Amino acid sequence: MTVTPRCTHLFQTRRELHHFLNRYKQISEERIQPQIMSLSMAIDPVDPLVVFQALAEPQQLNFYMEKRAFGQEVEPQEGVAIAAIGSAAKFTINGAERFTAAQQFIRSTLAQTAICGQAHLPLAGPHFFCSFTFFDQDSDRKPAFPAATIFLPEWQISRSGSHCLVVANVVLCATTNLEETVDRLWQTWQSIRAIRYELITPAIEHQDLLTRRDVATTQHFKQAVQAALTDIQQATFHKIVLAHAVDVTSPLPFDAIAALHHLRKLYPGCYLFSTSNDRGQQFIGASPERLVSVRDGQLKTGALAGSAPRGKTTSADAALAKRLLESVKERHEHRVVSQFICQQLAQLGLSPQSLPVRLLQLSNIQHLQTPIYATVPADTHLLDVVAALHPTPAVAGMPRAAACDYIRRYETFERSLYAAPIGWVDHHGNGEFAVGIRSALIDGCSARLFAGAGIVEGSAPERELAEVQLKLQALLQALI
Ligand SMILES: C=C(O[C@@H]1C=C(C(=O)O)C=C[C@H]1O)C(=O)O
Repeated sequence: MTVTPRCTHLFQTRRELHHFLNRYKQISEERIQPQIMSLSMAIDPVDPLVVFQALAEPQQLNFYMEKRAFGQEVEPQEGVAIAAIGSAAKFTINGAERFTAAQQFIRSTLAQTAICGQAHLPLAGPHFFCSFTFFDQDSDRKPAFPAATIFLPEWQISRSGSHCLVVANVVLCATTNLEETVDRLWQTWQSIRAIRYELITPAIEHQDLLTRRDVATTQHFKQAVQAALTDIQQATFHKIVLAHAVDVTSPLPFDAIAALHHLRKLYPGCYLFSTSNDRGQQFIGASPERLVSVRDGQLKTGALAGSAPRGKTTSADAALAKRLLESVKERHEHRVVSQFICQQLAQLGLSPQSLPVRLLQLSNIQHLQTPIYATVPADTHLLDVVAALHPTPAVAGMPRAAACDYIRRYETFERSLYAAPIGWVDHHGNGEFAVGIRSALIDGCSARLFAGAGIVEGSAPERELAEVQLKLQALLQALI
């Protein structure tokens, strides 16, 4: 990885751009290996979701992530939104080695990358966008997503507070047609600059036209909860998270961008995400759960488990919150997660610090949350932490292996990207991963919605089903 001193004039004229890339094409010819140029340039304020809507094509690899309000952080940060469009380099893999292999791919890609332009600005330089499936091997023969997908986008448009930035990643090698490459870059750069800070058109409401089908019956879900309670009594495991899925079909195609826009208004404190495969399927959602983030060696993670609905009036809401905070069952369900996270971090040689349990209140639901912090040494990669934490007992159970076996046996659908790590890593090793819950897989006129609930001693099948329905309803409301 080489860093070229600031050159702010890169995209000033087509000629300038041509001249600059030509130099690197020659370097790649001399070294007899491809050279990736990562060019960062500040732009006027723009909504990255609007750029995503304008430029992303359905058959490409794409990624979007946004988190607006960081109100509950110890050190409040400004909102961040990143759109990643197309791929300059990509890597997919199945199997247990996926996190290590992903790291190797990132390392070897960075070794061929030259970082140019305004590399000192927030979110500048090469970023790798990653999605992992819940299990490291899908049981479907044609899974929607591989167990790991990592890509360096062709275009990255981001906003961090009031700073907006474009990163273009270009591969140059001996056979590159420089004229064509420069033309393509120049045209896309001009179209990005022409995009105004405009509003996204809401989707046409078509709630009445939808058909909804439970993938497995709600009876099946309740029976699975009941059977899990027996296993809990027999100490096979002491927590399990069971999910339910619903297929929704519509005569009109679902509009993922409009849904994301709707979700960010409904859940401003959540991670908003979207990623697609090259078959035009999009996995989207609004997750309240951070798996882990690292910034300048400071790691943030947390336990999120234990839920209650929001009350219709202030006093009803306060009563539900109080009951949640004082519930022995919900506290136990929560503690299993915070203890596991601290243990896993300690095994990596870190010294995690937890804050007291508090409430995370979303518009439809409230959760117990424990923020956990640690300092990470330079030789611990963010993906090492992701590998150690996923899946936490917030989405799998405890002990993990027994819970995962049970999930495989009782859930009749593939979790795919549901409840799995989704996020990005940059060239400094900073990055952010959310847990892909409160999510849906959109495929034209159909969508599969996922939601789960943690089961511990004292859980009741009917109440767990109600919790899952509440989570599903919130997502459904955003899709139309
Ligand atoms: C598994 C999900 O959510 C998880 C389960 C929770 C619970 O059971 O209380 C709360 C937050 C999440 O950790 C989901 O939303 O699908």
